[in-house]
Amino acid sequence: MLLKVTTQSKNESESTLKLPPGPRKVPFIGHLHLLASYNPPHRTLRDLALKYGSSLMHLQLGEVSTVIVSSPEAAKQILKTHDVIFASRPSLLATEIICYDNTNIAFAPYGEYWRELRKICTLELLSIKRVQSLWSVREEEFSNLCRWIISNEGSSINLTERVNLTTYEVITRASIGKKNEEQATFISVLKEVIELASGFHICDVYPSIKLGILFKFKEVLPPSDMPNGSNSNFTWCAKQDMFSAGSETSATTIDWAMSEMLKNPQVLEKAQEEVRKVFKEKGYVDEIDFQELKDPKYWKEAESFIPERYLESSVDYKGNNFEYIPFGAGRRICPGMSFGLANVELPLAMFLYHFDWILPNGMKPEQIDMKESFGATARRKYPLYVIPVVKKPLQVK
Ligand code: HEM
Repeated sequence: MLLKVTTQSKNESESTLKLPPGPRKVPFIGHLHLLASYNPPHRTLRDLALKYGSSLMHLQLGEVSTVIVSSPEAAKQILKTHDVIFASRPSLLATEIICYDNTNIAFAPYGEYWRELRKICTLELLSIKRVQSLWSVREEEFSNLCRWIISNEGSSINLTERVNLTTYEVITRASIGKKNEEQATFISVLKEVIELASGFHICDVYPSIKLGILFKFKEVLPPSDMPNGSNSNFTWCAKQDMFSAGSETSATTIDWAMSEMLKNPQVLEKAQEEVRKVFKEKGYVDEIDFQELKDPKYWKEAESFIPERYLESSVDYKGNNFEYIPFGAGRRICPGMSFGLANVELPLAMFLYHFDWILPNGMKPEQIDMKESFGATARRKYPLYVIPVVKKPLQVK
């Protein structure tokens, strides 16, 4: 977790603050050079934290003084005990521009406006009741995806791309009630926006230099969606909140879960066995029997995919156990948790139930490239290609 350090008053300079330990600084750039590697920033930060401050570490990123929080105890202090103080996210130039001065839920400063917006969104779109009522949309879209996969049986398919498109369809139908004609353009814009909103752009570490990124955004956003364009901020911002926070996160989770299982065939086999056992009588996957699945939800060893270890674990993912916070915690915790899980569980169960998967070009499981891309979400750097083999055909219910 990254925190931007700000001084309380004009007279209080950073040098008077007692800052956590950190590596030696270089004039002007501070510690920026340490992040200049091929690794995505979260990996470099983890390595630095292990060396310099496994709980709290200070880094000077250009002009921005930053504290890296790495232990569950410190995360609890910040996300629970003192969460009011930390309930606003740092303002990034990217989000100032694309979210019309941070007027969307994800980047609005903590306060009355954010509270109201979040309340409306939670009640109207993201309540458990509403999420359950959207089961038919999920079922239709993910069945269509399975049909497409079946029609490509035996060929190498880009699963990453297809999962992305389908998740986007589900979120679009859930939030605006119909499909979006400009889907491909929107997804490619979103991809760039997520990259630019990573918080590590030159303009975020040198806030005094703003010009370059403005040009970049003009290239990425449609003219009508630039500030002062013809669209109001309830178009782009509302879309942006739901689509970027909703589709990208769910699609990325499905993508990594499939990648990890393909890389660990014994885990894939176990998961397939379980799903096929639970849905054997029915002959198809639906959400009604999900409680029968023990699929573990917890990760203790961040670098190893050994899900069965967590069957007996009492750690949950809902922001109460600070060693595992996939949806964040505290006041800014993800309001789309139930929706996100529903969008992940159904396709994964369908993939496991209906198909066996072969890697293309004789690739071995251990050769699957697991590199992450740079951006606000850690997507796969390269798409996942797989060859589907139909094990249980889709049934007409
Ligand atoms: C597997 C899927 C998902 C994951 C892993 C995920 C993860 C997260 C995380 C880590 C945060 C930041 C929380 C914090 O700051 O403590 C967040 C915030 C948010 N998420 Fe999700 N999310 C998912 C799905 C969704 C969905 C489906 C939606 C809505 C359609 C959504 C909407 C949001 C919004 C609006 C915020 C900002 C909340 C705020 O700042 O008040 N998310 N999400």
